[in-house]
Amino acid sequence: MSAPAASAPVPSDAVRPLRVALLGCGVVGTEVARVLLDHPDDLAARTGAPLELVGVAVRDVTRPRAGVPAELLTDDAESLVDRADLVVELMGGIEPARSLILRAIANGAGVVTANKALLAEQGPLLFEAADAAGVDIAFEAAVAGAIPIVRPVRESLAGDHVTRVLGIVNGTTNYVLDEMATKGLDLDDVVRQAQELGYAEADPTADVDGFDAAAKAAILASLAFHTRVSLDQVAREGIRSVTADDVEWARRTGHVVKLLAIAERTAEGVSVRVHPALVPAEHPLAAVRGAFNAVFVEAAAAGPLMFYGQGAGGRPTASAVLGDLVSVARDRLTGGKGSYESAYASLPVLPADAAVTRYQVRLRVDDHTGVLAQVAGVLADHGVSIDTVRQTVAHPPAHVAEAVHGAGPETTAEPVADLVLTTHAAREASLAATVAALAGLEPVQRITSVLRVEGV
Ligand SMILES: NC(=O)C1=CN([C@@H]2O[C@H](COP(=O)(O)OP(=O)(O)OC[C@H]3O[C@@H](n4cnc5c(N)ncnc54)[C@H](O)[C@@H]3O)[C@@H](O)[C@H]2O)C=CC1
Ligand SMILES: N[C@@H](CC=O)C(=O)O
Ligand code: NA
Repeated sequence: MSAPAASAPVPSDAVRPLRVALLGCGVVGTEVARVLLDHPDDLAARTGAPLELVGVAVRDVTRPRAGVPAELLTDDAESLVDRADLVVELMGGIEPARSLILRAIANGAGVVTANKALLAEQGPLLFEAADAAGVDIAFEAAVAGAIPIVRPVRESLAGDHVTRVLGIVNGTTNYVLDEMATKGLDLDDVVRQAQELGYAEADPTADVDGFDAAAKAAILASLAFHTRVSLDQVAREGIRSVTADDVEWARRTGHVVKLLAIAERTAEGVSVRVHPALVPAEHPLAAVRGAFNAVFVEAAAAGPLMFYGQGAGGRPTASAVLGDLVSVARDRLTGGKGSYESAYASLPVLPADAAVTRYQVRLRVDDHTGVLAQVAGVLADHGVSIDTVRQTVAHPPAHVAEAVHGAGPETTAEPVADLVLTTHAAREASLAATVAALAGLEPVQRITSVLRVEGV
């Protein structure tokens, strides 16, 4: 006969509830409040003490919040923090989030935050304060929403040697690129949809221009490589320059455009970058649709690991926040503390142009003898090796010929061609110099697009 299953003791009435302060009641905060109020018994059983929501800091207490009793709302966040055992920061932004978290830590309260912008800018300050006070600061929701990725990198892989982290870590831009590719929609229209769906940041330029993904890349790189990496050390390009034409050409050449975050350990240090890239259509990242995220981690002993799930949205993100809350609350009950900051390796963070990658360059050129050889010569001069070349003859329409040559519409236009070059891996600096030199060639009419190719 098997032994009865063991379970955590259900807290008795004698156990004092842990007082939870919620700072911010927007997309994520509303969902966190809802679970705290609707499922107190499950949370108490899993924690070992009731989690009592004692207040919710908002800007406007007169505005009703669905499912949150008005008497819990306050615009005095500091007083709320001062009466809490656990503080959940879901306001976003740098101030007053930073001061309130430091205040909570100084009071000895455990902290949960989803604020990647703050962590990527001021993480060390917060971690030092939390470590000195012996309290937790947990932030699973700050990277890739619901996906457990912070804890696996920080704890499960603490005994391994991580070499690379690569993934899609911004739901908004993935949703936007997906809608552009599948429905031919315009970037601005889809960004508005992403805001309505609760994926976008309060200011969605943080998503579109890659700041949000860069903040997450900085956090992951810091954890993976035991080295402090801040937002300003991440090479960053957003998706604003990606055109419908790029998306269509990606399809024609067997790729999908994705905004990627890449953190690599090289012989010289750590390289961290965020940029749009062409991913082969058969690569698993190409199948990541909508606001989903996926992160690949490569470690010496574990080998490749893949994490996939919902990267944005109120409910999925609340799942990660509540997981952290239960864990921080357990530590609070036992008087323990989870992970301390680990930045002992202190590896150099490399400049953007040290990264090694492949490019796809599209050029509009005059279509006459010797042009291809000239183009190939420029690449060879810069030590960049060509992988593939594709040429499509593209005669301009008559009205273009007319405008260019001042001749009648019956005039035969000079033939032009579109060249699509894919390079082998080379340093960013060499590739940038190559593109500049190509632009200066006489038969090159324009550089239509330059995109990196990843996942090959
Ligand atoms: N929405 C998402 O999918 C995800 C969001 N996050 C992060 O979670 C945090 C919250 O995000 P959302 O809920 O989407 O933002 P939101 O903009 O919907 O909610 C933030 C709320 O905080 C309130 N707030 C801001 N400053 C305040 C202040 N000084 N006093 C009182 N209230 C204040 C705002 O009025 C707003 O209601 C951010 O740090 C964000 O980056 C993380 C992962 C996913
Ligand atoms: N705006 C972010 C929200 C989650 O972090 C995103 O789109 O991924
Ligand atoms: Na996460």
